[in-house]
Amino acid sequence: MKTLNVDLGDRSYPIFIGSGLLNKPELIMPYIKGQSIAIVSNTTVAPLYLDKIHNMTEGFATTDITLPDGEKYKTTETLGQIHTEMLQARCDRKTTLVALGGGVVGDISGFAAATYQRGINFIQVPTTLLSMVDSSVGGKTGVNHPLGKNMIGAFHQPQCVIIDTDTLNTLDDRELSAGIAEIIKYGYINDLDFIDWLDQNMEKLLSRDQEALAYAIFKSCEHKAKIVAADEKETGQRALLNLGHTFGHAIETGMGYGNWLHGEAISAGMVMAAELSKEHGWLSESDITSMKTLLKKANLPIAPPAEISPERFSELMSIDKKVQDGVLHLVLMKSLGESIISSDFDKQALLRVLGA
Ligand SMILES: NC(=O)c1ccc[n+]([C@@H]2O[C@H](COP(=O)([O-])OP(=O)(O)OC[C@H]3O[C@@H](n4cnc5c(N)ncnc54)[C@H](O)[C@@H]3O)[C@@H](O)[C@H]2O)c1
Ligand SMILES: O=C(O)C(=O)C[C@@H](O)[C@H](O)[C@H](O)COP(=O)(O)O
Ligand SMILES: [Zn+2]
Repeated sequence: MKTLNVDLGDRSYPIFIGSGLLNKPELIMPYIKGQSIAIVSNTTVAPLYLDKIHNMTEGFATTDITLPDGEKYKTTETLGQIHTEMLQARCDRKTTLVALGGGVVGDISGFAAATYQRGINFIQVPTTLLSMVDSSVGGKTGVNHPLGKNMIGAFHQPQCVIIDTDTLNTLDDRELSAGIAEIIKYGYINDLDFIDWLDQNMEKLLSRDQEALAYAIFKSCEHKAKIVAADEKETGQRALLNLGHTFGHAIETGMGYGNWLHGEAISAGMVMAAELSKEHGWLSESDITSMKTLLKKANLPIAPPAEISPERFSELMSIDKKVQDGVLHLVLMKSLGESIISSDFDKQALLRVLGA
């Protein structure tokens, strides 16, 4: 097992990464402070792994909450379901919520924990590659709004993150690739050596080589923990973690939540950010080609859906959490592996990237 720490003063917490961790009650026990827990999962993950959490938490009064599965249920209504079931079970301020599932369960459960009786403790047990390398770490929680992704939410850090890599054995290939998109993102933010490693080890990742997956998860969490520790509430450099996301979130919202997976939308979004960077002379055609080749190798899309017109894209992108005083900021690349946050981009060039 490997352990990383997210260094946030009195809100610091560990990330445990390894095989068989859902058979180790000693990992979760120190982070449950009261006598009761609520385990939030969904209709796909609960039949697979809920018993493991029950076995790890024997002796606690336990409420199981099972959500419908899918991005389209990452809503205030589903959030209300968690609140209602916790109230009915008389969960109190000492109850610890355990989020068992992918990023959807993690984000919505984290927000439920942030808001239930003004805030209770929660633990992240991510079961998709994407949630292991990204969403379970850093405390961004929330739900979607019909007008924009993750528009309603809170920063609320977990007590610990338990990543059992064995859970990836039941994840389907498309979801595995979606997780690889966020892994690749860290390389393009600021680590070209990691891009080289990913290029050389992509087949291993896709064939679920345990060692390769564990390394990619560790490296990704290390990158994320460092940025979150430096800028927890995204007043500056944390926005780099949004590489590809202004474009990607527009794709997810525009196509209807769940039709494009988050990781797929971020893959196409990173290419669009790269193309806009090329318009400014910062990237070359061969940089774009190498990025597309790597994403294609991971079975990820490299272009946005034709269904979204440039005008609709612009409209969707104008609702983004990186809009400040009405001005949109984008994550672009000064060179490959050197991302920056900028509002000083050419608006005509952006329209060309959007297909105008
Ligand atoms: N909070 C953050 O910092 C952050 C970061 C990245 C993404 N996100 C959010 O995360 C969400 C995407 O997360 P995701 O990609 O994990 O999607 P997801 O949560 O929808 O999970 C993908 C699918 O895999 C199933 N699943 C989960 N674990 C499984 C397992 N071990 N075996 C078999 N099936 C399993 C789920 O039920 C679901 O059908 C998006 O809403 C995105 O906005 C948040
Ligand atoms: O943790 C962050 O910060 C990120 O930006 C990680 C992203 O991968 C993630 O998709 C996040 O939810 C997007 O943030 P948002 O603030 O644009 O909703
Ligand atoms: Zn993301």
